[in-house]
Amino acid sequence: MPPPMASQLLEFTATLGFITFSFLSIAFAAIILYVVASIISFSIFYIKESIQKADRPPIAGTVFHQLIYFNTLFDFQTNIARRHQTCRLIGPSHSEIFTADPANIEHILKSNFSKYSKGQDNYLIMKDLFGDGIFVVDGKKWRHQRKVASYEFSTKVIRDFSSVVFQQNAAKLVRKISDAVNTATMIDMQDLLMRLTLDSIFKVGFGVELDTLSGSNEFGVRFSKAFDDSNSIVFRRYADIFWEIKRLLNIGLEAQLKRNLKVIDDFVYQLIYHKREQLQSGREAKSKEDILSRFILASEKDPENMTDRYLRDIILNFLIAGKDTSANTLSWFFFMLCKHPLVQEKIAIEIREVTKFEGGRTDIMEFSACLSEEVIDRMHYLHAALTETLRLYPAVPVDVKIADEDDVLPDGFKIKKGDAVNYLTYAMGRMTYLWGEDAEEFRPERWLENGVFRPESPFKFIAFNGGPRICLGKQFAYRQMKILAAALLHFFKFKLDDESKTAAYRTMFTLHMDKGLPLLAYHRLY
Ligand code: HEM
Repeated sequence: MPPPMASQLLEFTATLGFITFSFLSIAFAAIILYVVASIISFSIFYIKESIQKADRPPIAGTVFHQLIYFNTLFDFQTNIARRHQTCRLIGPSHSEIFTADPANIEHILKSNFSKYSKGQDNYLIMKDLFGDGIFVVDGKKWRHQRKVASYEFSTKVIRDFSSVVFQQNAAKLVRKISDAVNTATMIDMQDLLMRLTLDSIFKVGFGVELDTLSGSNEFGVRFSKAFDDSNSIVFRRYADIFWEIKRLLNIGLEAQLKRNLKVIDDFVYQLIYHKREQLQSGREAKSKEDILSRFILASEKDPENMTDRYLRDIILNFLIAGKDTSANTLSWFFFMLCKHPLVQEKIAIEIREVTKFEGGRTDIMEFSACLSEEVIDRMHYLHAALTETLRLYPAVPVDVKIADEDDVLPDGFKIKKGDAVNYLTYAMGRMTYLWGEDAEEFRPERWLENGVFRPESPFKFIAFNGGPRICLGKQFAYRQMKILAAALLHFFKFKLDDESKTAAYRTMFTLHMDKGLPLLAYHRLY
């Protein structure tokens, strides 16, 4: 017979084992039940919807196809768009409409703005990471954030301040790449650009010098990785109908997301705390110019609604807006320049002509300081090459709105309340019915008329969205991308480390290059 202590331990272990076993059995039974219920409801919906009505968009598959083709999702959507300009995938409870028709897009984003929203499902998927930030919310919360942020982006102070930050960061990157050239080392351009745009948005948006480019800020690098991974996991939820169960059970990617969110929250709350302290002590008079300071000041007048959690959400939304979009676009831009060396040369010539900076002069600070707003505005070919990159590799490859009421699209198809209407930005750039026979070719000249950049309708070239929710940072983004590109292409020529590298992406909210962008840089010899 075991001694009393041992027997208590045995009893405790047995009880614990029993509780764990019961919990797992219940969880397992719940999953089975959920799967069976989903299959039954989906079958009923499928049969109902398959009885094709002429006024509903044609069925191109089921929502499960998106999970099957997840790794090449945007190409799957491109193939669908080639067959039907508007169509739908059907799911257990509602249809996912897909459209590549500019008239339909103008209808949902502008003319009938009030009938469409981001929707509750979208909110549930995004809220763990993006909370109540501008990308996720509608109505009053959206209007408030849009108003404060629009004011910010329109001020001359921000324009001038951001130009200086971009010039300084461009000089830092040139020095870093110069070191790599001198030691004949390969660079991962995407990684460098992600760090640099993170540093820029932290400085301009939050008045903080993060310096992840040098790699010396361990917390900044850890935060950045946690943010990128979370972005990817949250996007996956759109294609995984079981994500809520996985979240409840805290398993797989959902468990990873929870760990990442802790890293992100700790970092951001500290940032808010320090910023508040600086503002209260009056140590940072200048920081009142950054976006976070303006929101913190506003929160003092409305502490009940504008809690630290709300400020945290605002920060993370501006981060995804400002960091990944510009870094990804620049990565694809350099990738395209390596594939099209003639375009690379043409841009270098334009930079030299516009800046009138002699080839032999090597002062990096002097060069980047001459990249004023007025100077970069005259770089039409560079502007066209960046825009052409966005046409083929849009930073936000697909976007969606939910119908809040029944509607009819301009092409005559009926939309039911609750339908998700996806507009296929990545696919649209490849459609011959929109861009002509050479739609899939990278040709910056298509944007120029007598050497001057000529914009397209925002509903055909939808990379920056359109209507009342058009991107707030468009000018900001072009300013940063043009300053960085001009500085890099003035000093270096770039080649792919592996000439056979193909244009593979990682499926997430933003069009991230898969496996980075390993490049070799060479000093430009004039
Ligand atoms: C190449 C760079 C960029 C591209 C392609 C881009 C594209 C977009 C797109 C497609 C949207 C609509 C997203 C949605 O439906 O929710 C959007 C919204 C937005 N963008 Fe950008 N963006 C870029 C850079 C930036 C930058 C640098 C900032 C700020 C620093 C910014 C700030 C915003 C904000 C605040 C919104 C939300 C607007 C609203 O919902 O009212 N963007 N952007």
